[in-house]
Amino acid sequence: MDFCLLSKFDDLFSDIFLDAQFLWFDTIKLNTDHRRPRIRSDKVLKIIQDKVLPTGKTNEAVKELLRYVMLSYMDEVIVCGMGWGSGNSNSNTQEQQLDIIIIIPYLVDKRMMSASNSRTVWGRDGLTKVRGNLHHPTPSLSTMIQPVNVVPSTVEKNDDWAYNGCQRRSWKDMKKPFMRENVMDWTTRGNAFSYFLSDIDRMDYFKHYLATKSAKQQQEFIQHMKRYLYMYMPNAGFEIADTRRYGGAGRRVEACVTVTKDWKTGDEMRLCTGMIAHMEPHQEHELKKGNRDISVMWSTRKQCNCLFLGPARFVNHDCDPNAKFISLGPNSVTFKIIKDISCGDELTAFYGKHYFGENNCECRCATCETKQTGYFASEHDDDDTYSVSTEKEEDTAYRRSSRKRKSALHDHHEAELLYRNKRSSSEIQRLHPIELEELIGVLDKDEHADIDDVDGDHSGSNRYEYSDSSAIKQEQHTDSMTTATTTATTATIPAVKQEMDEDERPKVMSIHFLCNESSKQQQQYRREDSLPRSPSFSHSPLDLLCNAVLDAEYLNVRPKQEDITVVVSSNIHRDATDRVMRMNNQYMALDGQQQQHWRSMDDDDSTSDTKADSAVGLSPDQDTYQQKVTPPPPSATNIIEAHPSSTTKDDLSSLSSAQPPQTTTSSASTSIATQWQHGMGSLFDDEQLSDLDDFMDDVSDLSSVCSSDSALESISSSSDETLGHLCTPSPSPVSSDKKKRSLNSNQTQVPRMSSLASLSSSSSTTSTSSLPDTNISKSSGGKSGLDCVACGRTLNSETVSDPSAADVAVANELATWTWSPSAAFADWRPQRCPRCERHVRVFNQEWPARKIKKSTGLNLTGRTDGDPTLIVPPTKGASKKKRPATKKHSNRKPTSNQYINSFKSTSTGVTRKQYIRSPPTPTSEIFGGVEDLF
Ligand SMILES: C[S@@+](CC[C@H](N)C(=O)[O-])C[C@H]1O[C@@H](n2cnc3c(N)ncnc32)[C@H](O)[C@@H]1O
Repeated sequence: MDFCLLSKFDDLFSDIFLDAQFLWFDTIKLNTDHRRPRIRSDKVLKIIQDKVLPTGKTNEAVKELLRYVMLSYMDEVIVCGMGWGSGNSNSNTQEQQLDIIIIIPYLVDKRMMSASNSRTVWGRDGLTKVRGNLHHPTPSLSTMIQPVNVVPSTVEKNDDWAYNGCQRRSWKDMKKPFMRENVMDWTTRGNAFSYFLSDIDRMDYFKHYLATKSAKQQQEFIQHMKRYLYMYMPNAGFEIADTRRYGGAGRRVEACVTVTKDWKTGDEMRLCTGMIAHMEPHQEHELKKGNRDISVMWSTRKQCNCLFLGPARFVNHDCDPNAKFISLGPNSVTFKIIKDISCGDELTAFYGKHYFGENNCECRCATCETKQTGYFASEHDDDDTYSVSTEKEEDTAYRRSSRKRKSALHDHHEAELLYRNKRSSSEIQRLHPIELEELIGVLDKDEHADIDDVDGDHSGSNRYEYSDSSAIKQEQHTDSMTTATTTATTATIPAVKQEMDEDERPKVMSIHFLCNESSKQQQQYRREDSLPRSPSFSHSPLDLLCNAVLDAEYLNVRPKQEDITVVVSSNIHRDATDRVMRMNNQYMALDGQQQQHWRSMDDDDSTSDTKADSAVGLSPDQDTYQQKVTPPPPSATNIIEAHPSSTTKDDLSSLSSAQPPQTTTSSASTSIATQWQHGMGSLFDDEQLSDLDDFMDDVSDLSSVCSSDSALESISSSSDETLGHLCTPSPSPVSSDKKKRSLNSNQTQVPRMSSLASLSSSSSTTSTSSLPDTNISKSSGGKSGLDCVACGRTLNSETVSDPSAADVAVANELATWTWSPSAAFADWRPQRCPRCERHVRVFNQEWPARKIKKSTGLNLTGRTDGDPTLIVPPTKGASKKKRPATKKHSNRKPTSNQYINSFKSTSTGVTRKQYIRSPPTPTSEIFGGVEDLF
C-alpha cells in the first residue's frame, strides 16, 4: 500500500475513531497538515454503538459512515449559524430582520454557494469561537466555507431556494421572538432543512473524498477504516488507552494498547491489526524531521523501512513483552500472546534490540524500570561497570555511561558472531548433534503455517463471529495469497545483513516476516545465500566454539518461531562453554530413542518462548533465568494480606530485608490482583450473562492513566501502620536523582518503598494496571476535593516531579487529571475521571459497574468492609443503591435540566442508562446540547 495514502487514512481514522471518541488527547499524526475532518463525532459514535458494539457489524457501520458523515457535517453547520445569530451584532435583534446563517462547506454543491446572495460575511474569529465550543479545531475556515443567508420562516419545504437564490425575509414574520429554543424547534421541524439535508445526503463526505481514488485505494480505505472499527467489536479484547510511561520528562500522554479481557499464551489478537506500507528514504526523512517516525519498522526481508499503521501501532515496546508480532499476511500484522495477560494490562511487544538507542538505553518499559536498565539504568554504577571483568560487564551491559562504548563493541561482536553462526552451520553440526538446517527449515515452515492459519482455523479465543468475518477473511486471504509467493524467501540472510551493516541498521522495529519481495529479489537472496562467505572471519577454535554456543542457544528455544530476526543477548555468552559441553555430553549419553525423544521435546515445546520478535531466537530461557535470579521466598505483602492485623512490624521488616525486592513486589502484585479478582468473582455469575454482558465485562478500566503510585499509596494507606516499615527509602544503589526518573505515569508522589517499589512496574506489565482501585477513596481527599463518581479516584491536581516537565504538563492539561475551568465551561467541574468518562460515552457503561449482578455488600473494589466513602454505582442488581458521591457533589450547580432530571432519578433508583446521563461533563454537555437540537 502506498505510504502517503496509508498515512493519510490512518491520520483520518485515528482521529475520528480514537481521538474524537475514545481518547481525550490527540494521537500522534503522521502528516503535519492533518486536520480533524468536520465530522460530528457523536454521529460516528452512534453508528459505532448501533452497529459495531453490540453485534460487530462493521460492514454496516462502514456503509452508514460513508452515507451519513456529510449529513452530520451539515448539522454542525446549523449549530454554527444559530450560535452566530443568537449573539452577534452582525445579526439583527429579535424584532428585526435576522439572518440565519448557514455555512456551506466547500465540498457541498457549488451551485448552492453561487446562488447565495450572502450579505453577512463571517468574521473568522467569531466563527472560530463558535466552532471552538463545539470541540472542533479551526482549520483555514475562510477557504472552506461560504456564507449563505436563509430566512427560515419563509423557506418552504419545496422551495428551490438553493438554486433560485436566497430571499431575505424579515425575522419578525416569525411568531415567536428569536430564541435559541425556537431555532432548535425550527431546525427540528426543518422544512427547508429537511429538503436541504436530503440534498446533502446525496453528497456524502467520504464518497467525495474517495471520488479521486482508484478502486484499489478505495478498497484499502474501507479496509483500513474497518481495522479501526474492529477495536469496537465485542470480542476485540483490547482498547487503546493512554499512558505516561513513555512520554519522556514532560510525561507526555501517549497511546498504548490495554487488554480488556484475560488473554492466554498462544492466543492471537486478530482484531488488533496493523498494516505495513513501504516507505521511500525521503519519506522516512520527512517523518524523522517532524519527529513522527514513531511507527517505522525495518523489514529484514524487504530490506527497507516500512510504516506500520492501524490500531496495532499503538502497542508499545517492552524488553520482556507479553506479545509478539505475527503476520496476517505480507503486509498485515497482528499479535500473538506469549505470556498470559490479565484484563487491564498493557499489551507490549518487542521492537528490536536497539530501537531505543544502543541496547535500548532509552527504553522506559516496565521491565527496564524493574531491572533498572535502559532509561532507568543507574548512572551511579556506570563508570565502574565498563572496566570490570567480562562477566560483570555482561551483567551490567545496559549501564548508562558505558552504554555507547560498550554497545558499539557489543554490537559489532554480536553481528560478527551472528554472521559466523549462520555461515558455519555445517561446522556447528559437527559440534552439535542437532541439525541447524533442519531447524531453519522448521522456522520457515512455521512461518507458512502461521500465515496459512489465518485462512484456516478460527477457533481461537477471538475468532470472528460476526458478519464481517468473511470480509476479514477475504483480506487475509488476499494477504496470504501474496505471501505464498514470498514466504519461501530465506530470511536469515537479510537478517545477517541487517546485523552486519551497523551504519545502515535503522532505529526501527524489527519485523521480519514482511515478505513482499518480488521473486526476483527472492532469487537474489537465494543467490547470496549460496555465495561463498566472507573470508574475513576467522575459523579459530574460539570462534567455532562461539558459533556452537549460539546454536546451542538457538536450539534450546522453541523452534516454532515465526520471527527470524536474530539478536544475540549478552546473557547468552555467559557460561557458554559449560552449556555446550553439558548439552553435548547429555545428548551423547542418551541412547538413540532418547535422543529422538529429546528432539521431539524440543519440537513440541510450545511454551518456552518469552521474547517476541527478534529477541526470542537466542534469548536464554526466561523461566530458568528468572528462577535463578528471583527465588520465590514468602512475600511480606502476602503475609500482610493474609493477616493484615496480626503481622508485626518486625515480621515485615525482617521479611522485607530477607528477600529481593523484585520477588516481593511481583508476589505482591499477583497476590493482590488475585485477591481482587476473587472478590470481584463473587459478584459475577458468568454463566448467566448474555453475549452483550460478556462484552461489557470485557471492557475494563484501563489503568494506564492510573497513577501506579496512587495504588501504592492506597495500599500503604490501607495498612499504614503495618506497612510503615516497608516505606523506608530503598537501599537501592540508584541515586536519588535517578529515582526521580522512575516517573512512569505517577501523579501522586509517595516514598519509594523497598518492597513495593516496583509494584508499579512489577515484572512485565502486569502491574498495578491489573489492580483494583483498592482503597481509592481512602487515598482521596485530594487537593481538589473531587473524586471520580464512578471509580472513586481522586481528581487531584497533577504533581509533576520533574521540574522540566511543568510546562508540558500545562499543555497536557486536558489529558491529565488536572482540570481548570475555562471560559467555555466555567460551570463545569469534572466528576468522572477521563477513563470513566470515556467508558460512559463510548460503551454506555459506567466503569466498573458493569457485570455486577446483585448487591452483595461488596463495594466496587471488591472489598467487603462497606467503607461508606466508596462508591457503589447502581447496577442491574443494585440500582437503587444510593451513591455517596452523588450526595457529595449534589450542591454543585446543575448545568442543565437534563442533569437535574437524571439527578433526581438517580436518587430514586434508575436504570443504568439513566444513570450514565448524569452528571454532565464537557462532552456530555456539548453532545447533549447538540442532540437536543436535532
Ligand atoms: C509504535 S509507537 C507506540 C505508540 C505510541 N505510544 C503512540 O502514542 O503513538 C512507538 C513510540 O512509542 C514510544 N514508546 C513505545 N515503547 C517505548 C519504550 N519502551 N520506551 C520509550 N518509548 C516507547 C516511543 O515514543 C516510540 O517512538
